[in-house]
Amino acid sequence: EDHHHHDHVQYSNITDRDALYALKANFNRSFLDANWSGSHCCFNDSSTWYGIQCLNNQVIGISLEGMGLSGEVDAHAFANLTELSSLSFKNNWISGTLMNFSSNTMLVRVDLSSNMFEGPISNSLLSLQMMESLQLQDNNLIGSIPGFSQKSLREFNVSNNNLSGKVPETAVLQSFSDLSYSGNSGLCGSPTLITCNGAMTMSESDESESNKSSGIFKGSTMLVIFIVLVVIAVVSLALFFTLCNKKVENIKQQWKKPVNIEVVKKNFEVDRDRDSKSNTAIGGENGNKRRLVFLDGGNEFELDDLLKASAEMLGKGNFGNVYKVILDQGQEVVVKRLRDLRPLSREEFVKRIQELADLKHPNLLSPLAYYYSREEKLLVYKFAAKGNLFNLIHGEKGVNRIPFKWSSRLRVAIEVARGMEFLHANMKLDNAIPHGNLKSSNVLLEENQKVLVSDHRLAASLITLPIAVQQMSAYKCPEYQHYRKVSRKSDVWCYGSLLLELLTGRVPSFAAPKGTNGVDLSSWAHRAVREEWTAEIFDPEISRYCTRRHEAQGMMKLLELALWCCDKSPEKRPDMHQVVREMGDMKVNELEDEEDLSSFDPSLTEDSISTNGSGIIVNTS
Ligand SMILES: Nc1ncnc2c1ncn2[C@@H]1O[C@H](COP(=O)(O)OP(=O)(O)OP(=O)(O)O)[C@@H](O)[C@H]1O
Repeated sequence: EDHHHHDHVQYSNITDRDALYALKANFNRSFLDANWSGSHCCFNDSSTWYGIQCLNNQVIGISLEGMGLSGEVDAHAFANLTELSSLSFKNNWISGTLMNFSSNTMLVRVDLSSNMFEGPISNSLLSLQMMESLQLQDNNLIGSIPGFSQKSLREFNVSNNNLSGKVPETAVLQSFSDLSYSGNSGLCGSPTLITCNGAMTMSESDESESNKSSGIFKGSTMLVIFIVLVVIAVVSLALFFTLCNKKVENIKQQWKKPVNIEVVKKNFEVDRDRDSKSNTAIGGENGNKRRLVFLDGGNEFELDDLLKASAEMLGKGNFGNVYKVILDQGQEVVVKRLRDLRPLSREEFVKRIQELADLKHPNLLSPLAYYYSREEKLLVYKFAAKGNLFNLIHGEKGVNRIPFKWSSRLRVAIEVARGMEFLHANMKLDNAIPHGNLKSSNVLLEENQKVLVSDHRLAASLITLPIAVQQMSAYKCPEYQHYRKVSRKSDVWCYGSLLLELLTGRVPSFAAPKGTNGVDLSSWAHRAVREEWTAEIFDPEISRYCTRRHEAQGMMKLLELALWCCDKSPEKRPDMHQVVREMGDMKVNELEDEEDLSSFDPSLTEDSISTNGSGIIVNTS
């Protein structure tokens, strides 16, 4: 048979293929199960397998970034991939200990950042003489940092883990800045800002800290420490213990706070220090540039207020972590730490953020303030207390569930459409996608039930294209999948998918959070209508309203509109203005919802709603 022939010719390929098969079995991700299939992962220098690079029929690269992969990777998963030179699992939910890389002597780049890896940093990484970049930040790694000494290593980041001990004094590890190590409460020694006896290194901008904990043992040669110890022992042993106790107390106090607050704070602080240093070095920029800038010109609070306040992680978004911060006055705001940005100058960044902020509409969430420094970019938003639409639809099942009523769903549909219509009407660039990332986790609800669309225009203005393509919902539309084309109609497709999510209670695959699966909702719904399983389309939580004519008609109308917006060909979809017009006569009747559903019109049952091949008919007889 044909493939036997190939097996024979390309023997080395089979070992690689089996290694990838074993790897995908660790992840339980249906996309990979379907895509990594067949008897060959490589054909000469190319691969049809997602994320795989080949050279001479061997796997040289694996890149599975931001795919919601979870599970543990077998320690020897890469033992047979001897030609592997680049590996990235960045931005997933992979747990377990790090893999053994001792057979992968060709490895140049390893990026395992933003996962849930635990345990120590594998010593097998020490022997990789070609390693240029190692990214292990944002995991739960513990233990000390092994003594990396490869001269080839040019990028190294282990920040935001639970590492401890002294940073080894190898030339290469000392060559990276403190940012490569920040966010590890137990790490000490240069280049971190903490000396190993527990005292903070003083920095110009940190006066209050330095008063509290100016280290007695700073200076750090063995001799000095010895002499100081002796002197202190002689002068007052008791005083020494009191001081030590105080310090331990201080440290304990700090550790009591939730870890994520520490992480944010530490990074801000480090960042400010660097900025103030580089500013004086350059001599051009003044201190104001380090401040939080309010986009409406006001000045409600300072960066320091944010740092002092308690914070809670709301989520790891695709473009950075998101924190809720409660300020002293009780004001609640949301801080988004941006990453994967285009390399923008400050002026360009400010201009684009200002453009965002100038788009004012009651159904759009625009940033209140920003912070820009070389290392750190933050956006501050008001906090939407009722959370996101994804959680309202799919969250909390069972007895504790607060039903998400039909009338509320309809109101969300209408208000999101209005926000999107405004965005589309005010987008200057014709070929850009006005929103780009419309999905249920980016639709927020306020205390007063007001609906806010968030994250708009990030694709067009801030995020690098490869990341946008990988992460943003507009790039999941059929025209991008088939022809690599996107337009404002891709937003319309996302809006249609959002309507389907509201109606069916099912998760579209592009809106599925990391570690969960969704369905290809628009294909599913088109098929459901074509094959007349109408009764099964609607979320059971709202299908009970199908027994009432007004609601049934509303649901059918919305379903029709959703399918129109999800048409495979972009030209056939309505534009957002048409969508709003179509919904113009739909009334949200909050009270009707509460009425006893048993008083329904007996002439309307589930059978009275039916579909035919092309459309939906509500039988009103
Ligand atoms: N202003 C806000 N008020 C309340 N919750 C918010 C606010 N902004 C974001 N969130 C929530 O914080 C979490 C992370 O938000 P973020 O938008 O970064 O990630 P995402 O929507 O999951 O993915 P993406 O990065 O693709 O937008 C989400 O659950 C989101 O609903």
